[in-house]
Amino acid sequence: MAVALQVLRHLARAPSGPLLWGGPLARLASSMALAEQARQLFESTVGAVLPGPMLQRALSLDPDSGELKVRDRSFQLRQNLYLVGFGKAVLGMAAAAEELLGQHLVQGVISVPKGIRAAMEHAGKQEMLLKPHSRIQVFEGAEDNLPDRDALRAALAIRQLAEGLTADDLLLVLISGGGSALLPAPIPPVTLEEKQMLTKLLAARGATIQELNTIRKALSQLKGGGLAQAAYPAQVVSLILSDVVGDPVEVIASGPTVASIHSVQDCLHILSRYGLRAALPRSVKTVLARADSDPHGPHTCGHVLNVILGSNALALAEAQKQAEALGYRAVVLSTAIQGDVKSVAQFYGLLARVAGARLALPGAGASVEEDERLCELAADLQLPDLQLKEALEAVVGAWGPVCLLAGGEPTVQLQGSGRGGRNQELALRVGVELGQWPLRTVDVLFLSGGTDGQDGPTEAAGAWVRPELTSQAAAEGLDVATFLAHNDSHTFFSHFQGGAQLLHTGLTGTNVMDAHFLFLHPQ
Ligand SMILES: Nc1ncnc2c1ncn2[C@@H]1O[C@H](COP(=O)(O)OP(=O)(O)OP(=O)(O)O)[C@@H](O)[C@H]1O
Ligand SMILES: O=C(O)[C@H](O)CO
Repeated sequence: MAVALQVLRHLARAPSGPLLWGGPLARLASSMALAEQARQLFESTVGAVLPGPMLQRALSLDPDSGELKVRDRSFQLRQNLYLVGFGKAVLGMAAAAEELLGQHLVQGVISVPKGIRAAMEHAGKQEMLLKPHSRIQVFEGAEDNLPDRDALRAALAIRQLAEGLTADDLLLVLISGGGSALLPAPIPPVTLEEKQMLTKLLAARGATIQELNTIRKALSQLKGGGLAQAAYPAQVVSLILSDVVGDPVEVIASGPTVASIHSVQDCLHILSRYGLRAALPRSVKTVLARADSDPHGPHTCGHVLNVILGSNALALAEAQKQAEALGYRAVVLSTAIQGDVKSVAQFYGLLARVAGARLALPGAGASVEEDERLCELAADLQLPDLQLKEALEAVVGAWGPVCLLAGGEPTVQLQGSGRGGRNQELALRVGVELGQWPLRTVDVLFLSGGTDGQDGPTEAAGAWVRPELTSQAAAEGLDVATFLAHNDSHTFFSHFQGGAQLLHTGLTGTNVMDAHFLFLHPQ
């Protein structure tokens, strides 16, 4: 961080150069409304990680020999191909797999979110739908991303299919975010309701996805390598769309084809950290007590190939290209944004201030205290891949509009009972921050959206804000602080400006966490 601070000071003293901004692309960029550009960029981001193209990139089939290539591995197909899948993006992944491998497919079962087929049909997304007489059976469940009876039925059908396979068979496993809730198979005597309650409590208390899924794995028959074990001795190829920072295969959808390395002690630490250890149901204690002597051992996963098909980084790389095509100097700040939504919002607020001041006055910039505070905020967030120095250098060298791109998944600690999601809450908080540092000569817009198109249990994907948010809201009789105190960001944005700042995409059929864009446009 000391290095970044030095660079910040150096940049602040840098002499101003010639004004390069003004080419035809740049003029095009300035003529399009900032909000419309933000919306378009979000669409491009999502478009880069749609299931069909990603699957087609990873798989190739020789129609004559029946040889299936998955990256650099080959598998012989001879009426021995089975498919299972679970996750928010799995319907489209299965449709793409069926298109490519249909005639070889013997049978399949997938578990996908409730209502997704109707939503895709309604949106006219035929490429996301299975064929009329598909060999893949579809279960819809896990309303509001919580495991339920329908998801349990799906999980049991998936287990049954896997258990029936032989050494001659190949099982294709399609995995994407949301897969944990769509594949609940609690180890008896733990009940679905107990698992649901524990998951809900951990999530509401701000447990990270790593922590949450460590507990899920310990209590599940299929997670933490359990599915791979059930399919043994068949060969298993998992095609994974990552919705977790760093793309850890053991965490995404709780790693059903990756052996779990966690001990009971790890679980107990997590449960203690969130004040849940004392009140654990007896059944959970029983299963945890048994777990150390009966792990899904690493020996069970030698027959598995785990392949990451797509990720947040891939999506942001496309967004960067598109932003540059619109005339922006674009930098990917980080694809690992995590941490409490309040800290993340403070970081973006001050980043806009520091970067905006440099853009407005390349030779002057923000104060040393602001530079120092920004570095402190960045350090507190502990983002392993943060490109702060590069981003601020790019701002000074841009002499024109800048777009800073980031992705990840901040955490919201729910205190109120309002309606919202982490993207809308982040946008609202950033809006408040931006209002504290108005920059008269730079237009600023911040957008946060969930790439799955559904932010928390709301119909919006996210929202965008500008520095005028707090004052405009007050003029409409809306007190931002009150909405934030109740985690009621969706209600706020539904009223504010008649809902114009909500980002609506509908379910996108993919899921690679959230995207954050900070636009700084000199006037
Ligand atoms: N009222 C609210 N305000 C802010 N955030 C909320 C609110 N209600 C739920 N959330 C947050 O929404 C998130 C759940 O949203 P969602 O169902 O989109 O899951 P997700 O984390 O995106 O799942 P996945 O990783 O599977 O995509 C949780 O992080 C939760 O804290
Ligand atoms: O399903 C899950 O566990 C989360 O979406 C992370 O992959």
